[in-house]
Amino acid sequence: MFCSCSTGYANAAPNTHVCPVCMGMPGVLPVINQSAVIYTIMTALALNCSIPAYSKFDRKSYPYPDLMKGYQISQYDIPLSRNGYLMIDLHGREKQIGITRVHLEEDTARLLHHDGYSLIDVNRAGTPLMEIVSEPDMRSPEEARLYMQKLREILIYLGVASGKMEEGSLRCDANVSVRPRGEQQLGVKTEIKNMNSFRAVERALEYEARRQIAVIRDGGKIRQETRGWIENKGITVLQRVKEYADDYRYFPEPDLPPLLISREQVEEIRASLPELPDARRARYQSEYGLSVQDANVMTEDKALGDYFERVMVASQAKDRNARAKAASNWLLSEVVRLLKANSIAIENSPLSPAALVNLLDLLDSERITGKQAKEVLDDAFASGELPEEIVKKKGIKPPITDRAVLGGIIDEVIANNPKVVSVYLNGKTSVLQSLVGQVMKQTRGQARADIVQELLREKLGEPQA
Ligand SMILES: Nc1ncnc2c1ncn2[C@@H]1O[C@H](COP(=O)(O)OP(=O)(O)OP(=O)(O)O)[C@@H](O)[C@H]1O
Repeated sequence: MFCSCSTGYANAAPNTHVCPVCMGMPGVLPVINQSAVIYTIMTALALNCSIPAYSKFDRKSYPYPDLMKGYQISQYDIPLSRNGYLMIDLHGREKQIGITRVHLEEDTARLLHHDGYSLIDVNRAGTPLMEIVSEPDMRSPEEARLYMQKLREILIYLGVASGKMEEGSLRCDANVSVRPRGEQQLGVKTEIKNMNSFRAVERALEYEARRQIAVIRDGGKIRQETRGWIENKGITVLQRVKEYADDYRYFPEPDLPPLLISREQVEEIRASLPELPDARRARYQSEYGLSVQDANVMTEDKALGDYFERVMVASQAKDRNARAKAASNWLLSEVVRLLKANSIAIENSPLSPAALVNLLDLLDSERITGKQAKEVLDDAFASGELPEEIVKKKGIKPPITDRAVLGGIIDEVIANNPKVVSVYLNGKTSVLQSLVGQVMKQTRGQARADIVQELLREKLGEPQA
């Protein structure tokens, strides 16, 4: 945040991404990271916050060993932004969650606790840390999880954070209180730390709310304190009794100038914001005719949505909506299956969007059947070749769709399987598949299964109910 140490320390040895500034050496001076400021303003704007023209950094003094200087440079009374909101989708109903502020500070070092001693890794210290504080508007652990998920989606769309809770690049301190039904005033809250997944946030809040209720029912009082979530036990334990702002002895950081953000700069940043998830979701419905559900799935993961978009841009198909539906079906089922099986992220998919377009074109023109398409897709995924080349190379013949030709084969199959036919006519219609299978065998898989089924039903007539 205030030096030029790289943030690429994920796999680095401890204390290798450090410099005199993040080590808190005497006499060094911090310099504000401009990109971090811009990223924070982007986030604040995406969260509908206002950006004051004047903002400043403050010193927060505290006694833990995870900051070399003995204080953290943070923002106290005049943060970079305030008064925003985001919307969550609560079972089909929109709910607004207020955002108090988005501010910037520096991250702390990591403490590694061992038996009787602790080690410090300073690599993380000094990394820009954007803190997003919400209003106490969430009314259930589920709402808190939905809020976190929505927030993460927005951060990833903005490209300002990788958002990985399991790696600590997205963290959550969750505050929770309980109160009797009907009571207007909020109860005393506790703060929970150490959750490393969305599910953990939800579980920790469920546990903590129950614990608070039990304490109060027993005639006890809730203390304002920080508690740690112990994942494998599913409980929260006391970490420390909460300090109040006074304890931090905040004062304006004398080594940094205030931040003066002009209105032009704010508007420039606003204009440069990428399309956000809600807007994309709405557009996928209006522009491509995707269902709400498909549009949701397709935009939840930005990279998946990007891929889908590239397929649509590369598609010449006349019926855009049918193409969008097919593209989303193939992506969500087959392509995602292959990516998962090979542990590949969609950004690195060996199957290019153009290759998927090619496959969908082959299907549209009835050059291959759905079943063949799956095999071709497997090949294309493995080799990176275009589906049409694979079809040529493997000598896959076009499917038989001619009803007269198929009818002849079906007549034969019916004549040769009187037992199956009578079972079918007696009402056990599932045996139809065995007849379809016979036709497929006769045609070496070339017959269009849907036409075969239709013709078989026609020829066999109504089974008994
Ligand atoms: N009574 C309450 N019940 C539940 N949540 C609360 C309550 N009061 C505040 N919160 C939420 O807790 C978070 C922290 O609030 P606030 O900044 O007021 O507390 P704090 O303990 O002073 O924080 P910090 O000391 O870390 O700056 C906010 O997201 C706020 O919405």
